[in-house]
Amino acid sequence: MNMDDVARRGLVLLGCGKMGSAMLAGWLRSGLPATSVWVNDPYPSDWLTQQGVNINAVLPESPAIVLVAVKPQMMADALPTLRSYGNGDTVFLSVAAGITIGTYETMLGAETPVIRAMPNTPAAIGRGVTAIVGNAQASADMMDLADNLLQAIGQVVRLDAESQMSAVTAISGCGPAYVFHLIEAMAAAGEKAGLAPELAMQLAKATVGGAGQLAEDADDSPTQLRINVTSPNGVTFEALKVLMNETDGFPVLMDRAVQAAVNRDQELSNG
Ligand SMILES: NC(=O)C1=CN([C@@H]2O[C@H](COP(=O)(O)OP(=O)(O)OC[C@H]3O[C@@H](n4cnc5c(N)ncnc54)[C@H](OP(=O)(O)O)[C@@H]3O)[C@@H](O)[C@H]2O)C=CC1
Ligand SMILES: O=C(O)[C@@H]1CCC=N1
Repeated sequence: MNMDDVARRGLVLLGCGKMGSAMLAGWLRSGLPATSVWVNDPYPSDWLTQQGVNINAVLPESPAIVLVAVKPQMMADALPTLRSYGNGDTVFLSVAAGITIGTYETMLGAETPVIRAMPNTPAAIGRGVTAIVGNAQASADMMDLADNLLQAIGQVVRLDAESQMSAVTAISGCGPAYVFHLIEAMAAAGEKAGLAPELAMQLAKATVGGAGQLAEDADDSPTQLRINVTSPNGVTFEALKVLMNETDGFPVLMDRAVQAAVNRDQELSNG
């Protein structure tokens, strides 16, 4: 199975909200013909209706891939509509947080190829990172195909075990929201320190964007990059005493946030 199969047999999206749209945008940009895409979504967005894809139309007989991108809470309503594709050679590629491979096998049939993926929203600009793990029915070819498709929206990593998915979700799936909140918090603090709101926001966005790019591109570790900014007894040094405080600093807070996300992911997994 390869990309030509996807173009020939079709790709079905079940749900096309924020995550589904980000992924579809990447695939259309990378050359997947819009006519090979079928979207099932009760309220298609304006963006979606302008893409030339098939929307809420009769679905193809045996699509290469079904992307499941509805909210976990909608799964029990949405998934049964595609039960006829179960136990076949259609690959179910799920991005739903907390919905286990076992749940898909129960709902669609134990022989269904299922690949669980956890992407993130920078996929919209081709800068996402997606972790994948498949069941025994997901052949090496199917995993390669999913890997290829997902590379259109950024980096792909393969997990050793599905049990890693909760932690992955809490770090890279949810992570963009933590970073956006950091931007909000920096801008608000900048305002409090006397800057105009637009200037504070511009500085915060450019700083987080630039630092993120530098962390990815530089040979130095993030630790060394932090040290490079921190002049001995200088200005950053004082700020980091607060942020790196062992009782209520960033690491403590991040640990608590990630644990809360992991717990919620596991609640979703347990229904
Ligand atoms: N947002 C993110 O950063 C990430 C999200 N995910 C996962 O992606 C999935 C989607 O999340 P997200 O895109 O944020 O959510 P959205 O609510 O933006 O998208 C879900 C879409 O599914 C539609 N929908 C609802 N019911 C049905 C149905 N019965 N059949 C078909 N479509 C339906 C919704 O329509 P309507 O709005 O009208 O209800 C909506 O357009 C979730 O499972 C989430 O865990 C994974 C990684 C990151
Ligand atoms: O908040 C959520 O449940 C989803 C999963 C990862 C990012 N958004």
